[in-house]
Amino acid sequence: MLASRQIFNACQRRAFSASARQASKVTVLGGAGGIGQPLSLLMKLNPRVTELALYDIKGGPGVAADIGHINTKSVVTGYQPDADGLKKALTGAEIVLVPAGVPRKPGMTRDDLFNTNASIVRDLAKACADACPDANILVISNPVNSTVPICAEIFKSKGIYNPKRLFGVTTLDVVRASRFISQHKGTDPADENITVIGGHSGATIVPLLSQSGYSLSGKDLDDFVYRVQFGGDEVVKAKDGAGSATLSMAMAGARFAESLLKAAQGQKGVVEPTFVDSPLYKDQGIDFFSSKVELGPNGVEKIHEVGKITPEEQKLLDACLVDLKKNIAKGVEFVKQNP
Ligand SMILES: NC(=O)c1ccc[n+]([C@@H]2O[C@H](COP(=O)([O-])OP(=O)(O)OC[C@H]3O[C@@H](n4cnc5c(N)ncnc54)[C@H](O)[C@@H]3O)[C@@H](O)[C@H]2O)c1
Ligand SMILES: O=C(O)C[C@H](O)C(=O)O
Repeated sequence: MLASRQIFNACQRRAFSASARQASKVTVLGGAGGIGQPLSLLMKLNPRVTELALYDIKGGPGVAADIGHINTKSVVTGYQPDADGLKKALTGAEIVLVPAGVPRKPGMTRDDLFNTNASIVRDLAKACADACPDANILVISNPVNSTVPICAEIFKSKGIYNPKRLFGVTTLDVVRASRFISQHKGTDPADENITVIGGHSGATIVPLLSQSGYSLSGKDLDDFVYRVQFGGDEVVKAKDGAGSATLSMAMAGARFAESLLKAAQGQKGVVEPTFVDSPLYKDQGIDFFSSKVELGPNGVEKIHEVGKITPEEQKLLDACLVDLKKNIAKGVEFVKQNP
């Protein structure tokens, strides 16, 4: 027992000294929520994080006190709106994770969250622009297809927009696609890496099975695509009014944050699909798109082309672009009308 604890501690120390070459403050906005709590827990377990700040309109300090007892090196602080809490949480942050906002209930689309979440994200983006203009902003709050453009418009209006440091987190779609294909094929999900492009809602989620060497067809393909596109609804329905995916999302958000930290600390070849300001479909008036993105110390290092896809995948992509254009325009228009 003692020996295994010593081995665990030694591994932790080695991981810490190998990776924590610089101070990395991570802030979670909405840190006391369904996603915020397990996401903060996972960031506390990440040896690359040296400081973890949790902000929420309620409950931030309590969750921070709890997580702060975990015996990893990072310092944890918790904030609420009083006493300049938001500014203190954000100052010095390298990564800001944003799962603040309301989740869906059965029967709702992600776009139905727009009226509530648009102003929450807008106000948090303003605070980020003022307190940590150079941070990487990782937007989880839905509808991601619109909340990311909202952040971009706010950053532009504040004169600090850096398209290389604004990310819509679509990692959960990739996680689901890998899990679902492994269930279908009886493979180890750890060996699966399915690229998912487009955006993060229904028809805008486009899995590219063919690029992983799979050639499902007919009902098998339709069922797989449907499950990836509507995996979120599966969870919303099962939770029956108690919210949407939180634990799988926390894992996905922590994976993306870890990828950014690795890249910031010098690891090469770190690639994740993510929803970013992208050149790929700008000629069609679509300024944001999720495709494979290589990450680096400056955030976005290289945006990959979509690559070779099948006629079925092209049909999905065509449908995706129609919806995506509207979702992005809605976010941009919101900031014009409600600056
Ligand atoms: N990108 C994705 O793949 C993905 C996956 C799952 C959920 N989501 C979205 O994430 C969001 C959060 O989901 P959840 O299940 O954690 O919801 P939740 O209601 O459990 O938690 C949200 C938290 O945000 C806090 N909050 C609200 N307004 C705030 C503000 N102005 N500043 C700081 N904190 C604020 C709330 O107090 C709450 O603690 C939802 O919009 C949901 O749709 C996205
Ligand atoms: O489905 C939702 O509303 C939450 C999230 O976007 C998900 O994909 O699980």
